[in-house]
Amino acid sequence: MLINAKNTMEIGVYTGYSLLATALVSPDDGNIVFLANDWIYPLKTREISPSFCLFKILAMDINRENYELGLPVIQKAGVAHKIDFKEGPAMPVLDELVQDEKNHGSFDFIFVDADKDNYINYHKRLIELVKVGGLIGYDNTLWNGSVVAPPDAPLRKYVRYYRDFVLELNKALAVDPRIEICIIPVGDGITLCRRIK
Ligand SMILES: C[S@@+](CC[C@H](N)C(=O)[O-])C[C@H]1O[C@@H](n2cnc3c(N)ncnc32)[C@H](O)[C@@H]1O
Repeated sequence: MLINAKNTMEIGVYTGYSLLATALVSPDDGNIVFLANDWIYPLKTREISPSFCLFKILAMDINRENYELGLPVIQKAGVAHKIDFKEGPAMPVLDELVQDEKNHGSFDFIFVDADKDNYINYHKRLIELVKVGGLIGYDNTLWNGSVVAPPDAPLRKYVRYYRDFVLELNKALAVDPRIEICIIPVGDGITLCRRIK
């Protein structure tokens, strides 16, 4: 059986706003080709069942309650079947995925919008999991503009706390030869990384 699949991942779901956006644009059907007795049977996955979904979005958050708050909207949009929600910290899940070589280079798109002090650790794992040509998006890389503020600028406590982590990530991404990056200056800044090797 040959499968033409697209896999996506989101770290940090909250009530599911960005997850819904990803789910709305993710295909839920693909081509499955059965090879049997010298015959080829191409099949669209929607022909198996309308709710069958080959392309799951692996969505992780430490808090299920917030996800469930937004879930009725995701259901109303008709895309809940595309989501595989896992409650808990993302890191152990990533470690498990990385351990299995089959998962290497298997994700097309990954969006990270969670604990900023872990982004650099996520990147070490995600770069293995995303395919060459695939994208990783890191949210909040302008971090309230604080990444260009003078070191002694007055900043809110939590902005100051995470600033060094965001700066460390930005510097690491800028010199990582495995990716090409661009910063989209909308909202709090999203860095898109395309894996090139
Ligand atoms: C800014 S919110 C995500 C917003 C969401 N992407 C959206 O656009 O609506 C950050 C989320 O990251 C989650 N989070 C924090 N630490 C996490 C971790 N270690 N693993 C997974 N999720 C985490 C929080 O529970 C919170 O819901």
